[in-house]
This record gives sequence, structure tokens and C-alpha cells, in this order.
Amino acid sequence: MTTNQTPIIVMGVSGSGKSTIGALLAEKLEQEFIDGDALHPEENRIKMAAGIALDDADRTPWLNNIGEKLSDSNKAGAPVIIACSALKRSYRDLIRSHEPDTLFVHLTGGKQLIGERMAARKHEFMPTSLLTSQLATLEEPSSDEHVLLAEVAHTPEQIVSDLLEALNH
Ligand SMILES: Nc1ncnc2c1ncn2[C@@H]1O[C@H](COP(=O)(O)OP(=O)(O)OP(=O)(O)O)[C@@H](O)[C@H]1O
Ligand SMILES: O=C(O)[C@H](O)[C@@H](O)[C@H](O)[C@H](O)CO
Repeated sequence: MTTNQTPIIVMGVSGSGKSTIGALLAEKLEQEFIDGDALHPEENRIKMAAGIALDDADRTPWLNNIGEKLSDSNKAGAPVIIACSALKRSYRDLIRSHEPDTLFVHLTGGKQLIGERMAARKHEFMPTSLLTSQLATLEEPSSDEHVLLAEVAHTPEQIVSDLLEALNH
């Protein structure tokens, strides 16, 4: 179904399932999926691979790039879905300054489960040790933000089916 397409950020800490859920949701909504990991400048990847958390200055160009992609795709009539941690309110505000219609899907869950999933997977640059900083940095979206919540303990199929229902698909 191609109606009701909207620009979407699938957000949450590292290992919460942004790439997994984003790709599956995009397939169902017939929208293009972009993994925000692929948009990080090389310096950011090197920093994270060394176990050093990014700071606001590191993330700003990356968030601007993501916001522009959402806005350009929406203007072109084919809004994309992007996986992006978007941990702080100010980061989401920056994305919204590019594309005010952005819907945020927040994948929420406990540290133990997410840590176990991170330890069990292979990632190009993100070490499990950065999960503590990711959780400390996270500012949960508040009710005035355009956000849907999803619980990471559910299966990807269940999460996406609930999201489709919330989006009236
Ligand atoms: N709902 C789920 N149920 C079970 N396993 C899941 C679920 N979501 C993701 N996973 C698994 O957990 C791991 C982390 O998922 P994924 O890589 O999608 O997270 P991410 O948020 O994109 O991580 P990062 O931001 O660090 O790239 C993967 O091995 C994935 O297969
Ligand atoms: O804002 C950040 O600290 C980063 O975006 C991280 O969240 C990683 O990119 C991602 O989680 C690893 O894939």
C-alpha cells in the first residue's frame, strides 16, 4: 500500500533494533530504507570503534545530513525511513527543523536484553561497551513529539504489525 507514506526516523539506543525494524517497516510501507550508520563521517566511525562516545559536535553534521534526506525525499513525494539513534530532544528538534512532518518510532527496552543482543551480533564499528553511554544520553521523546513507541522484547514481526496498525495500514 503506498498511501499514508510519511518520513520516519526509527530511533533508540545502539542494539535496540533500528536497522532490523526500519528495514522491515520500509518493506511493508513500500518506502526506501536508509541506515543512518552508513551516513556517519569516517571520524565518527573511528571514534566509536575506539569505544569513545560521540558528542554533540560529532553528531551535528550527521543529523543535518539525515534531516536533509528526510526533507528532500518528502518533497519529492517518496519519503524515506531512516535508522538513527536520535537520542536527545535537541537532536530530534534539529531533524524536525529540516522536516517538521517526521514521525519518530522509538524502540524501547531494558539494558540487559539489548546488551545481550549487541554481544551476540557483529557490527562494523559499534562496541557493546558504548551501550551505557547510549542509555545515559537518551532523552525519551515526550508526548508533544510525534512519536510511536515499540517494545524491543516483542518479535520484529509483532512490532511492525503493531506499527502498521497504528499507522492505519
Ligand atoms: N525485536 C527483536 N527481537 C529479537 N532480536 C532482535 C530484534 N530486533 C533486533 N534484533 C537483533 O538484535 C541485534 C541488534 O539489532 P539491530 O542491529 O537492528 O539494532 P540497531 O539499533 O540498528 O543497532 P546499531 O544502532 O548499533 O546499529 C541484531 O542481531 C538483530 O538481529
Ligand atoms: O548517536 C550515536 O551515538 C550513534 O549514532 C550511535 O547510536 C551509532 O550510530 C549506532 O547506534 C551504532 O550503529
